[in-house]
Amino acid sequence: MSKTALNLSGVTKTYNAGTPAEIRVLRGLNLNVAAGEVVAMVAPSGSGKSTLLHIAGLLDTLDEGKVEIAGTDATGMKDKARTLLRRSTVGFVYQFHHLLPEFSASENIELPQRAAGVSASAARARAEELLATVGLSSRADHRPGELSGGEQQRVAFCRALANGPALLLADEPTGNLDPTTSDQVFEALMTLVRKTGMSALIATHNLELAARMDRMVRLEDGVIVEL
Ligand SMILES: Nc1ncnc2c1ncn2[C@@H]1O[C@H](COP(=O)(O)OP(=O)(O)OP(=O)(O)O)[C@@H](O)[C@H]1O
Repeated sequence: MSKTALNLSGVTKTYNAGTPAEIRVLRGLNLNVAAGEVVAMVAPSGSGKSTLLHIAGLLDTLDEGKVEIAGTDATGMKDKARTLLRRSTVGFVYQFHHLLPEFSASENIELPQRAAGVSASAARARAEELLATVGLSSRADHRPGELSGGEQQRVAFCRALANGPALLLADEPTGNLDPTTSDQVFEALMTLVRKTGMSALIATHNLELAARMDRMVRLEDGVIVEL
């Protein structure tokens, strides 16, 4: 594995560039996430957290600077190449689980693997292994609507990690949960991340959870400040 999971350097992003209403969200931002490192990002609302996660996850383009994922420079890539790189290297987790309601927990984890060419039996085995890691073996055949909010979110983590991405990007992954559930779900996420040895950039408002990660940074005035 490459030594750097994510490298952003000199990244700028401006919305409505050139107009009187232009918003300079990212202003020469630098951020490095090493292989196996879990970085917490605290960011005031409106500071550009989603913009940064979208650029890091190759869902959005930058104006200037460089984005490198798992050792591959994605800066000038065409759409198709960026999509392929994203699918093979990045997993996303959001505040809401976005599971498919008509499929079981296991099927939700199997589907991205099937799309990546994994056999049905191998995909099921991997789903079972991931569900066991987060304590949900007995819920494999339940649909999302039959699971609690915390359980749904744990399934969403398993889905994000199903294809073994080098980098997990999470946007307030426990933001929708009560404090006790949030704590349990965060522990489940950390167990998964540590077990797979992947890197993660996790945006959170929860300073207690942030303090339990390897490193904490703040997004402020369009740049990253180390805490
Ligand atoms: N497509 C867009 N066009 C114009 N302005 C945008 C666009 N997307 C975001 N912005 C602006 O850029 C700034 C940063 O937005 P962003 O969504 O990245 O913030 P955020 O930190 O994720 O906020 P929150 O935590 O409230 O979701 C905001 O002022 C927002 O209004």
